[in-house]
Amino acid sequence: MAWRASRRLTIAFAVLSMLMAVLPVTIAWCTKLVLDEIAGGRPGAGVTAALGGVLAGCGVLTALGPQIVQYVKDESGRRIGLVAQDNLFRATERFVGLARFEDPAFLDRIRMAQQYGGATPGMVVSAALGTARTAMTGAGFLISLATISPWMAALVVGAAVPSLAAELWLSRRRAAMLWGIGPVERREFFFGELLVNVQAAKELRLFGIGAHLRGLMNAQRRAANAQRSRTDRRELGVQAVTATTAALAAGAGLLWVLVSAANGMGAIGDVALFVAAVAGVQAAASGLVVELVTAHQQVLLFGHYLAVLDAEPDLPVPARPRPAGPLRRGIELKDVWFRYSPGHPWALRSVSLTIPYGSAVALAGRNGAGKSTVVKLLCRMYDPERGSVLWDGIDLRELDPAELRARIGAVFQDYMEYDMTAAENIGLGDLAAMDDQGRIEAAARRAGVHGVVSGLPRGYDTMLSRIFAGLGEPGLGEAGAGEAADTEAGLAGAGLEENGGGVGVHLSGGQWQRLALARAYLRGERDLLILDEPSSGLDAEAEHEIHQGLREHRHGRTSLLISHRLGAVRDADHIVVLDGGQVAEQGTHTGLLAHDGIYAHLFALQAEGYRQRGDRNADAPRDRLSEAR
Ligand SMILES: Nc1ncnc2c1ncn2[C@@H]1O[C@H](COP(=O)(O)OP(=O)(O)OP(=O)(O)O)[C@@H](O)[C@H]1O
Repeated sequence: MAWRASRRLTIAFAVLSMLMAVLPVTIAWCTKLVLDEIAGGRPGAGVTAALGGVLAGCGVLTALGPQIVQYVKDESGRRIGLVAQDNLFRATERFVGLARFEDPAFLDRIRMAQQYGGATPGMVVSAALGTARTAMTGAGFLISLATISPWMAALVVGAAVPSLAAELWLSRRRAAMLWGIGPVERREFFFGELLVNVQAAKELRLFGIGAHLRGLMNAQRRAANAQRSRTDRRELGVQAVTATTAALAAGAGLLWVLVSAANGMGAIGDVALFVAAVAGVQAAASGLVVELVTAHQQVLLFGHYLAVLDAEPDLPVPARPRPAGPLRRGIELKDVWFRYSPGHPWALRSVSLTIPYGSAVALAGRNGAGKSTVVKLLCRMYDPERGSVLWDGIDLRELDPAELRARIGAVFQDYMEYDMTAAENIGLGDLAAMDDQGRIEAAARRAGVHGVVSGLPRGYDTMLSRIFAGLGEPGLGEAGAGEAADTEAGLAGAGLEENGGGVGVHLSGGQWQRLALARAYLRGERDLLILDEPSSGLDAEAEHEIHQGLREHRHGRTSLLISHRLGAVRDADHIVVLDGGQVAEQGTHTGLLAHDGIYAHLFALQAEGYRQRGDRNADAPRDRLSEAR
């Protein structure tokens, strides 16, 4: 990944690291030679000056080197981070369904991958080079030390081995601890987000639950802190023992060399070299431990990143999918059984229903009956556990999900409100039309939101957000993971310059819903239009307008409408009533009223609401109900 992110930086990082590795040994040897020259009483001006020059050069490099290495390391880390992030999210796009995003353990993995995946490759490269650098420095000092005392060299190395083993064990424990506290940290993050979330703010204030949620957030942090403290204390204990052992070995060696020098058994330069070498070997040994442990721990954490990258697809996609041709006959659910996981109850039980080509089918039923679940299966967000969903007789499992979805236009019950411009909010419905102002406006007009959007401060370019300041700019576009994303144009495109500039605009619930509808309309005449509660947030007039539009629009088109407002579904060609995950009844509006089952009951209850005794024109709806019957 480092190589792919930037070859030049990786090479520069490697070369600089090696240069920094030989500096301390060069300085120690030059110092020894200068001291020996002086102590020997025969200093040659040329030699001393040359050694002095080398020492001065090394001094400059020692002063400058770390900053340059740090810059190269950071720059390289930034680029690797971008590649890693792109790879990670590319991998999450491979999950064509929703199940992975509802699996808490997998969400923890994604969070760990996000947290460590971006930084890890850079840190591993840096730790690997750091290991090579400290190993080189250490080897240089070790050889120097061995020229004075092979025993001392062996003693210092011997003292470092247990330390390395202990640190590797500790790093494994730390990685396990970080994985263990993952869910706790995710909950802490959730409560933290909630406390500053504009949508949650109303309830938080009205119910006065801010302090309660803060308490829950702090409890998560305390639990995580307790685990971290325990790990830190364990590390402190182990490191105290290994550091003391190393210090005792160095002290014993120093004593020995001083006694030898005092007895005339060594040159003054040897003492200086010995002191530098012992300190150098020990610094290299502990540096080596730190670098190796960092790399080891990062590699362990990187496992989560790889686990996401290597995760099996959540839904099998055929190697050679059958083409999802234009709908000709219709869509059929055939004896479909589905539950969200083996631990969940059945959401659909032996559901069989048909959406014939060119007809408008409506789904009705109480909350939790399974209506939205049918929608998710039609878009192949999940596969049925038993039975099948057929597109013109072909099982959805045999089609390419992307091709299938390209044939569907949908407004989901839990539609998205993107913190982007109004044009982008609509344009995301069909990226090909993102820059086609004409098409975007036409879709907005059809959804009855053009008037609102054109009245905004910057019309279609107004940022619809309260979480991002500024009036918005087009996004980064196609800037890839490569170096292009670093350009100034890229940053300006991301609207970074405008941060803190203006005010974002927030729409009302119904206006957002109309935008979601416009997003679906932008997709044009797709083979299947799914509308899951498309007008729940609209005022009566708007709802009437929308349904009127839909009636005209869906003529001769295949559509599936879900609505609790049964007045909106009565015109459907066919109404399917679900109850407890099963098809309870189906037929036309009049047929179902005559059947006097669930539909008739729900319809009567709704109609009842409009004809309270004493209301003006109270009889009008009753007349309509009798008419309907
Ligand atoms: N992601 C999910 N994971 C687990 N269970 C789910 C999930 N989504 C829905 N369910 C369950 O599946 C059942 C059917 O839900 P579904 O959303 O399809 O009902 P619905 O008929 O659309 O309800 P509503 O009218 O309230 O929108 C419910 O019991 C619900 O609790």
